[in-house]
Amino acid sequence: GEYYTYGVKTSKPKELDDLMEDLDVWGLDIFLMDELTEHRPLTAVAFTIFKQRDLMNTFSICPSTLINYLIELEDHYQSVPYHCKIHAADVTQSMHVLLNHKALESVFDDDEIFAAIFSAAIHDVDHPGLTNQYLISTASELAIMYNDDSVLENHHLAVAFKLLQHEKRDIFCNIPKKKRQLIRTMVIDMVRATDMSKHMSLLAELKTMVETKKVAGSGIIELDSYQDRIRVLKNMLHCADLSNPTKPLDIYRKWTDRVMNEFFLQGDKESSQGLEISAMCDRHKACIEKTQVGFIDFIVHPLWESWADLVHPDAQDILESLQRNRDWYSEQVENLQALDKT
Ligand SMILES: COc1ccc(/C(C)=N/OCCC(=O)N2CCOCC2)cc1OC1CCCC1
Ligand SMILES: [Mg+2]
Ligand SMILES: [Zn+2]
Repeated sequence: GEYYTYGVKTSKPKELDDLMEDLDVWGLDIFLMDELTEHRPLTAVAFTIFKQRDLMNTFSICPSTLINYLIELEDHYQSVPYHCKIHAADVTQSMHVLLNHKALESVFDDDEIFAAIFSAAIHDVDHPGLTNQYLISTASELAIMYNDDSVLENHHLAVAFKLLQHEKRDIFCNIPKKKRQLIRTMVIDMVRATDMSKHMSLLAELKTMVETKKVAGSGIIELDSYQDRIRVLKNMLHCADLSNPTKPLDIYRKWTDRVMNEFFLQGDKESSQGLEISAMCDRHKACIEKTQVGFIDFIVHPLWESWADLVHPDAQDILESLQRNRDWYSEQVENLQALDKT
C-alpha cells in the first residue's frame, strides 16, 4: 500500500507530523496516535522509534521487513479493553522516553536498546484479557502449556518469536547468530519480568541497586555486569508497564476505565461459570477510585520512587505527576464518602 513517513497510512499527515514531535515526551496522547494512524499505533510508534534510533541500519533490517513484522505483531493483539495494541504502543513509547534519561546516557549499547524497544512492543501480544490467576484456576490450555508459571508472559514471548519465522518478517535475519541469541535472552528476561507476581522481588533488586549505586562524576550510572544491566532494563519495562498513573490525568483515567472494563468482563465470565469473582472484578462491588489509590500507594509509587532514586533527578516530573493524580483520585474517594452521608 501507499505507506508514508511513519510506516503507516494516514489521512491526516500534518496532524500526525505534529503528534510525532512528542514521541520522546512523557504524556504523548497515544489515543490520538491510534486515531491518526487509522488504528496502527504500535506499527507507527515502533517504526518511528526504530528509525529515530537508526536501528534498521545498525541491524541491517530492511524497512519493509520491519513493517511486515510490526503489522503482523499488531494484528495479533486482541481487541480487549486494556491489553490491546494501544497499550503496547503506549509501553513502547514510554520505554523510548525512559531510555533517554540523562543518568542512562550511553549506558546501554545498541543490542540492549533494540532488545528493550522490541520487548515493549511484543510484551502483551495475544493477551486474552484474563489474568494468570484466572487461566490457572480454570486449568486453561495456556496454563497447561506453561505449567502455571508466568503463563501469559511466556505466551506473549512464544507468539512474538513465532511471527519472526517468515522470511518476509524476520527482522533478526541479518543479525549474527551469537548476537541474535543474546538479544533473545534479554527479551525473554524482560518480558517475563512484567509478570506482576515478580513485582516484589524486582522492586527489592531495584532498591539494592539504588543503595549500592555506582555513579560516575557526571551522574551517569555504571553497570558492569549482565545481571546489573538486565536488572535495570527489567525494571524499566516494568515501570513502563505500570506508567498509567504517572501520565496526564485525562489519559490515566481512560486507562483506568479500560482496565476496569477488562476486569469486569472477567468477573462476568467467572460469575457465569459459577466461579468466585476475583478481587476488583465484580462490577457491582468495585470502588474504582479507592482501588486506584491503593494501587498507587502499594505498587506504583514505591516502584517509581525507587526508579526516580536510581535516575535522580531525571524522573522528578514523573513522580510529581503521579502525586497529583493520587491526590485527585483520593479527593474523588472523599467526595463519594461525603455523598454516602447525604
Ligand atoms: C490503570 O490501572 C491499572 C493499570 C495497570 C495495572 C497492572 C497491575 N498492570 O500490571 C501489568 C499487567 C498485569 O499483570 N495485570 C493487569 C492488572 O491486574 C493484574 C494483572 C493495574 C491497574 O489498576 C489495578 C488497580 C485497580 C484495578 C487494577
Ligand atoms: Mg502483561
Ligand atoms: Zn502490559
